[in-house]
Amino acid sequence: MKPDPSSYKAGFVALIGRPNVGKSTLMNAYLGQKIAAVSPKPQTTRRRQLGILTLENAQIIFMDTPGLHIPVHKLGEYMNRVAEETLEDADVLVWLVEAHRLPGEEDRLIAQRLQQLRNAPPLILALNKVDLVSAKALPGQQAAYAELAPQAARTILLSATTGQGREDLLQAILDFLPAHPPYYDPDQITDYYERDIAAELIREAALLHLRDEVPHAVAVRIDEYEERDENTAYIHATLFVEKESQKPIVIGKGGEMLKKIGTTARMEIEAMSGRKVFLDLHVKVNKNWRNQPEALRWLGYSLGRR
Ligand SMILES: Nc1nc2c(ncn2[C@@H]2O[C@H](COP(=O)(O)OP(=O)(O)OP(=O)(O)O)[C@@H](O)[C@H]2O)c(=O)[nH]1
Repeated sequence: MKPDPSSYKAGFVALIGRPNVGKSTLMNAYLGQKIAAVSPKPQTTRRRQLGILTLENAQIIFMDTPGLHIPVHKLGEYMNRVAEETLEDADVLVWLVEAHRLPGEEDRLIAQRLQQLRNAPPLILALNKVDLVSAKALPGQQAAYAELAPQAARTILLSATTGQGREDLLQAILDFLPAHPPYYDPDQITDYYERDIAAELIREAALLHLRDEVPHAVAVRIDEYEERDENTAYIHATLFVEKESQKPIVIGKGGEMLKKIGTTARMEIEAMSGRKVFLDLHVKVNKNWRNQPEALRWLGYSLGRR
């Protein structure tokens, strides 16, 4: 199926909205597989991630952003900045809101920012989670959000989980997408590299085994990711905790906990990469890493442009 270059459309679509509205769920649904972290807890998405959907005559590049929200600490501020940068880069903006809730302070903040954009891309307002609203309540909710986004070119009723409205939203995006040749190879679905995914898998394994003992205070840095040959990779990674008292918990008695985390992570990384993996994990304390700009930078939360 060769695309027709004269009618091909391609562009960047920013999925914006406050944390937990369903941005990652929507992107994963369009791509048909899980590339973005989804969880019932807000702020699962920490970094900007591209999801590339290649159709016969169009390529839609979704930019999943950390939810715009009111900063609580430096990591929060970083997330706000990434989200703003994404707005300026986009060809189309899709603002996801929760249809079953009335607009809150964070929604008003987003509305304000959208109105401040100089060259605002076309805006689509998507009322997600309509499966949670009664038919009677819906018009009132819709009117409340429409008032916040008078500039919206289109409004879509959506449920990222049941699929209602997903086709309509896709069509609305295609209507606003500029004529452009594809940016990425049709086989590529994300811009995340193996080492980024490996870091996420190690963090996920740590959260799984530690449960609530050291909640979200774990960050992972890949110090070395060496592909010794086509079938083997050697990975050296450091797990950072915020307090001295958390270090023995992560290491465990006689190193047992760290071994468990390592085994789970290694199996996941092997499944993801199709390689045999040697994983070497270390634990270090970096007090209050969430509040230190330089720590955020070397942990990979830097503001790189695409
Ligand atoms: N009922 C219902 N639940 C949904 C829908 N879309 C998403 N969810 C749920 O809402 C929760 C948050 O979804 P995410 O996709 O992680 O939200 P997000 O906007 O990416 O969140 P952040 O990463 O924190 O910015 C998950 O438990 C989803 O299963 C929907 O249409 N209906």
